[in-house]
Amino acid sequence: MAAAIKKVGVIGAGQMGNGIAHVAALGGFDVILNDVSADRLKSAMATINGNLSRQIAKKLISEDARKQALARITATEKLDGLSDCDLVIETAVEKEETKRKIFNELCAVLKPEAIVASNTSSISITRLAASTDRPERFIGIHFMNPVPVMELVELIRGIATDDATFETAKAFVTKLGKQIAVSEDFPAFIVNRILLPMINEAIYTLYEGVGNVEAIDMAMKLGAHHPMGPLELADFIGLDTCLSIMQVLHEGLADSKYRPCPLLVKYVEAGWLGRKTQRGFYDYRGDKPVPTR
Ligand SMILES: CC(=O)CC(=O)SCCNC(=O)CCNC(=O)[C@H](O)C(C)(C)COP(=O)(O)OP(=O)(O)OC[C@H]1O[C@@H](n2cnc3c(N)ncnc32)[C@H](O)[C@@H]1OP(=O)(O)O
Ligand SMILES: NC(=O)C1=CN([C@@H]2O[C@H](COP(=O)(O)OP(=O)(O)OC[C@H]3O[C@@H](n4cnc5c(N)ncnc54)[C@H](OP(=O)(O)O)[C@@H]3O)[C@@H](O)[C@H]2O)C=CC1
Repeated sequence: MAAAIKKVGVIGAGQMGNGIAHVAALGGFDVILNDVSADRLKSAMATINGNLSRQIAKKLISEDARKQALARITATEKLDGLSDCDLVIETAVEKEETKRKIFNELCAVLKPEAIVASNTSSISITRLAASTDRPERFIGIHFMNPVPVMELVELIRGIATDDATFETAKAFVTKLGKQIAVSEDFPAFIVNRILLPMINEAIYTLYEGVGNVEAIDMAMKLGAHHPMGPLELADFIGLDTCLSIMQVLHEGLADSKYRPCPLLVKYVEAGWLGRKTQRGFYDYRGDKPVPTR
């Protein structure tokens, strides 16, 4: 039996956090958006407002819907601001130790019946759940980027996730107007198990000099009708997130075919994380993206 969700917490106001807050608020839920950085919360609210404007421009929503959605979002740096939430979705950086630390602090302030979810791209839901006081009420709710545009959400049950939690998550995601793919709890689930090795292979294609950035992205956009080239998409996702996902696949499946390309490692070590740092396979500091290789 699904429980009623009224108030949703979102932890991490990065590109996914702002998107999840956006769609939950538009879906009629009260949203508490949390981040460690006040600046990040401020820019997240501006991004949400901007993306709501895109949807107004495309006549997908009304001005009134935008006003009501923004009024439903409260930004807070304090985790105890989430204490009254019925569901909290963690969407901080793709590092297991960071997520575990967040859950540890979060569960201490949450009401016992609240559900905790992670938007993780790849990490074991069963393992993350075991680090909380509520493995039965823990689930993976994996949105796709950009959240307001992408139709799919993956639902991933940990070994202990109970039926009520699964039904509640399903009802929540359906209310947001998303389509659901149910994945078993194995490394990187379905989308990223297939997509990230493709992106990693594109980086190997660049690393081995088979083609340059422009040729590789054009080849896949015009040759395979991808909406974005794989290197452009890697920059969009974030190269740190791409590397974390490949590391989870490599360690979790113990198969060398998932070893991250050394060039991806180098870019992340250089802090060239893609769009979010204005530089990755493309340089975004000018008026149009320029390939960096
Ligand atoms: C990593 C994981 O764990 C899982 C994942 O998410 S894997 C990644 C899944 N996502 C994809 O594969 C995205 C592939 N790309 C696309 O589908 C399209 O390029 C797109 C939907 C992103 C944009 O399509 P488009 O027709 O060009 O949209 P358009 O309205 O013209 O706007 C393009 C721009 O707006 C962005 N955009 C469009 N609508 C947006 C929205 N509502 N919110 C945020 N960004 C939006 C696009 O990213 C692009 O950004 P810039 O303005 O900075 O260049
Ligand atoms: N990028 C993508 O395409 C997708 C990503 N995901 C997953 O979503 C999650 C977030 O990814 P994404 O939004 O791209 O990452 P970002 O780097 O854009 O955002 C992460 C946010 O989390 C914040 N943060 C870090 N530590 C904490 C903490 N302890 N408490 C609260 N906030 C914290 C960061 O703040 P600061 O920067 O100040 O450290 C940052 O604002 C990851 O698990 C990722 O795998 C899922 C689907 C798609």
